Amino acid sequence: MRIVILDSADEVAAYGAEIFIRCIRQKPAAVLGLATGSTPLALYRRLIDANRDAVVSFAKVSSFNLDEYLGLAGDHPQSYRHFMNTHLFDHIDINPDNTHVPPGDAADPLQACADYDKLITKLGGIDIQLLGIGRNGHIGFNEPSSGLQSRTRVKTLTRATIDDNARFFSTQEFQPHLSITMGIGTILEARKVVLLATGAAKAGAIKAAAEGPLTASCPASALQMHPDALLIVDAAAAAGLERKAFYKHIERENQKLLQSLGKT
Ligand SMILES: N[C@@H]1[C@@H](O)[C@H](O)[C@@H](COP(=O)(O)O)O[C@@H]1O
Repeated sequence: MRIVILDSADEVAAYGAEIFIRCIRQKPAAVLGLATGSTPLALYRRLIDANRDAVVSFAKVSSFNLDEYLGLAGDHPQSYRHFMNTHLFDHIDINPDNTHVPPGDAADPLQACADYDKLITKLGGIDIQLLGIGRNGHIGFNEPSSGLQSRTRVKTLTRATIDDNARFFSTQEFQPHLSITMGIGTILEARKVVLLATGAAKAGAIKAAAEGPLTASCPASALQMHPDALLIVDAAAAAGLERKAFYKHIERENQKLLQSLGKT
């Protein structure tokens, strides 16, 4: 697991966006795993700018989102499909038919979960998976106690998540209590995983994910088993890490090696 510690959230977004741009330029038909929440927004804005400036094209790219609320159709303003259209897909040259979000309005959600994993496999697997992280170490909607080899499935939202979301729904309106989420096993099959975290609220989760034990109590700790996992964090989210100086030393040595090989 590589850990890159940067000074600000803006630098985290820039570093992460550059990794995605490089991946797509190397493989124009790349299969991206995408995330929602507030953390990815600045990265998505940079991808939109790069597409506008013809630095990168999404014309052959496919994407799979981590999760969706069960019971919300894609046109519901609180659905993750609506979130992705609003904050990324409507502003880049990706073919909407190549963007996949778990179907929150599936007639048979259990079959839809199995079909989602099959489609990922059919498209050759995910080349690079973007993740955020919840304060309790969740990734996607894999809450603590999630199986570390789980597949895409229906999961129950925590009371904290339901309460956090309540402000987006009127009292008479249906509010989701369940989600469809890529499983941790599904996430670990991505060839590269890039997790972004910023702000002091994520410091405990980042410490547990990077320096804690491999445990279902911190789903993000499963990334310790991944062959190519990268955590990009700002100073506030890194505040709990004990080996910060060593992680920074590793990155300096990595850069020297890449420069010596002419690969920067
Ligand atoms: N299902 C999403 C996760 O995919 C996201 O990583 C998390 C953190 O969101 P934020 O980046 O806003 O802190 O929120 C939700 O639980």
